[in-house]
Amino acid sequence: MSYRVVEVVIDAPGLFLDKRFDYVLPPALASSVRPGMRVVVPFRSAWKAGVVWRVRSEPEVSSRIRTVASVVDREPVLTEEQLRLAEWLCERYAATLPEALSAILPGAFRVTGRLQLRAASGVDVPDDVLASSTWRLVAREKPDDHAVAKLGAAAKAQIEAWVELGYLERVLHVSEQVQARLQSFLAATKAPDELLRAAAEREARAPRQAALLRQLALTGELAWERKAYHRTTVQPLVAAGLVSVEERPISRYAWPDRDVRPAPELTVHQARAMARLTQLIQAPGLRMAVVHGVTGSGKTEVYMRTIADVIGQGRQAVLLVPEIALTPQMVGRFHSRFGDRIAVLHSALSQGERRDEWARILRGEASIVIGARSAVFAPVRDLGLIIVDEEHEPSYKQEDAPHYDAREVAIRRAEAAAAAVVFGSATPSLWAIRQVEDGCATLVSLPQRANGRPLPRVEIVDMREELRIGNKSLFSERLQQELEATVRSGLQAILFLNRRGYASSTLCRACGDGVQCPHCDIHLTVHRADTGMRLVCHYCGYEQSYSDCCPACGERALRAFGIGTEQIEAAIAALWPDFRVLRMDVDTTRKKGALQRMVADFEAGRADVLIGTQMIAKGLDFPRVRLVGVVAADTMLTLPDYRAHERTFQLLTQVAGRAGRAETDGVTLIQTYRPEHFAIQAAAAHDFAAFYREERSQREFFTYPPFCELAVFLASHPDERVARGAAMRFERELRRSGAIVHMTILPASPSGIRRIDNLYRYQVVLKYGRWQDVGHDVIQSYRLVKERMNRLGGSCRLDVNAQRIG
Ligand SMILES: Nc1ncnc2c1ncn2[C@@H]1O[C@H](COP(=O)(O)OP(=O)(O)OP(=O)(O)O)[C@@H](O)[C@H]1O
Ligand SMILES: [Zn+2]
Ligand SMILES: [Zn+2]
Repeated sequence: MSYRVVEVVIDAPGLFLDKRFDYVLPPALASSVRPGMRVVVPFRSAWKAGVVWRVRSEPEVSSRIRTVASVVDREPVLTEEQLRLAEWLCERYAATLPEALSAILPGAFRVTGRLQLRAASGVDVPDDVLASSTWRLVAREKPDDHAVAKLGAAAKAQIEAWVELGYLERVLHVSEQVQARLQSFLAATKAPDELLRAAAEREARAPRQAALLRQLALTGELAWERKAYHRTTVQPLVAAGLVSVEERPISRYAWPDRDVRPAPELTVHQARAMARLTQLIQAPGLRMAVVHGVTGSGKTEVYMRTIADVIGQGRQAVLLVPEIALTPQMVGRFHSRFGDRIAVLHSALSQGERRDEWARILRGEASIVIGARSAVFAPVRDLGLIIVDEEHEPSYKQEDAPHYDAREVAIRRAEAAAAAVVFGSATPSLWAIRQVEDGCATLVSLPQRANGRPLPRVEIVDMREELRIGNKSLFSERLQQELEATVRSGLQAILFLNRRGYASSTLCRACGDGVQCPHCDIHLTVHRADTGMRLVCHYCGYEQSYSDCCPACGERALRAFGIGTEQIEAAIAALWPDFRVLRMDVDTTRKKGALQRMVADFEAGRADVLIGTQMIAKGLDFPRVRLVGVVAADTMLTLPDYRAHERTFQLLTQVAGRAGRAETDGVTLIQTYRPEHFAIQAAAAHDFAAFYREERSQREFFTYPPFCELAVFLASHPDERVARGAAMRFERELRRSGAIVHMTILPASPSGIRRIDNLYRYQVVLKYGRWQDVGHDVIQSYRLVKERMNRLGGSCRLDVNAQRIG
């Protein structure tokens, strides 16, 4: 006799359990368990959920091996390919297997196992046991070991004694975060003409049965909710062998209204792009393309047709878009073109909706997946194409572990499936253009807007001049004129500023100090609330009220500095009280659905001016916007980030691209104190090539990505010495390792913000050519330091292929 042994990845990312644990399957389950199924197993002194990684046969097992307690699934919830992908996430991003799996599988699939106490079955339990106050106390809520733990010593002993005696028993209770939603279906089991004959027979004596049969003769099946008639209507038909009843999983996701627009005739450039992409899709192996299409060039239409090609070949397609671009309008457009073959995955869905959509993809019911970053993990089985729209967006890189880059995951999956990958943007990242230069990707260009309109005219407004003429307001005279003219003519304006709040900091005019967060090394931001001005920490959430009295010197000389979106809102209300204004930033879009509502309101013309942060620069298509005003372009240029110029150019180009898209010509005004800066100049001239040339040479000269890769190690701990010590240890370990010849180490130093929420943060930045050359040693050093740090109550993270430092 042989044993079936499963290797299980325990669902406990926090514990840094990278190992897989062996369990033996009870004989009854031995043949039905496959990799990718969820199980519950005894682990240490508790019950843990996990995913079966591998199943193997063993002639002998150790007497210490424990037994799988429960198998949750009948079919795997993860495909073989996804398990391989998890393995790759570990190698590429220094993740642990539990972290990798939790990134791939939606949280709705999380399972918990709990021991419940109950009266033993098949035993005569004395009445006074169940009537006792002790048992009633335990049974009041969930009768489990947590409830027992809260009892006094005597009561605890009493419970254990009853368990000993066999009156009470412990059973494992397994529950899923969200369960599949099932729906009953009636299905015809006979041909339509036979159903119609049977209906005619029943017409007189059983009219409801007859009606049902006639309906089924037409449709073959129908969803069945009306339980009330079940016994008199459905059961006789089942008994007669005419109808069967099935329970099937369905999706809770409700489609937004369809947006029925006929597919437009392609422009010359779109047609040319299509031809290139069609070629690409038909070629064998991994293929990549970068679609560089100016704002409004109609990339979406090209994507739709490329997707249609791929599903026409019987394969599947995944389209990634930034979270915010996944508006109901956009989903509605795809839905009206492709119908129910679409599945949607993004964070605005409820847990249940996400679970159901995932399951539909797994069952092969959907052939097109549209979603945000994590949809790159969708369980499609025959992947033909992945499109990453707005490829330049930083949100494709996950900030938490595993720190994956969805663009790289896309390439990885496409490689495994011999599929095509398309990266689209009006402002391709340096990374994407580098792929083209290296010959890995084909460049496809859409140089003109699809509707034949020109790109908006962009003017740079020198704010130093405004100061000179005595204009101290947030708006230059030009911007005031254009704003006034735009709104008065019934058109819309967007005002962009990449900073939320009222003011970014405070400064005392007497002593030069400002107000810091007591828990973080950062200035507090000024916010306007109903109760007056407040000072808020954007990093830990600390808040206090604002007064102009300086906490350092006591003078009433504290002033707010650095404008934020709330200040723009206030300035407009003061200048033009009748303008209808929407403000879109993190603060106004926290509530579920708020963002979608705002986009819909603005699109429907229920506001004249939209004020927003970078959120508004992501692929939104508002036909009535004439004016875009960038209130302060400099805020982005001065960020301590090697990509500050790139982000500035991208945001300016993208936000300018919201103007003049359909019903009107567009104007964009960029207010700045640095009008000569190349990123601003290039954005104003719509000159991607000029920007790219300059930025590329700077990156190459200083050796920054894409001319190297960065990894950032970060240690944090309440005690500064421990945080610094961990970073220094990591650095030393690496300097001793073989990998040192392949990389440059920037020495351990405080991170950009030295302390957040009372945790000190120290970092080590690594620069290297290829992760393959250094990854092994880096991961080893990282584990060593991290394990020690976990014991000391701190934490470590390693961001491989980091997009930001500090
Ligand atoms: N062939 C066409 N003829 C006319 N209009 C078109 C055509 N193709 C697309 N459009 C329209 O052009 C507008 C812009 O298209 P789309 O939103 O796809 O642009 P985009 O390239 O994604 O731009 P951005 O990068 O700014 O998001 C849309 O309103 C779309 O309906
Ligand atoms: Zn002061
Ligand atoms: Zn803080």
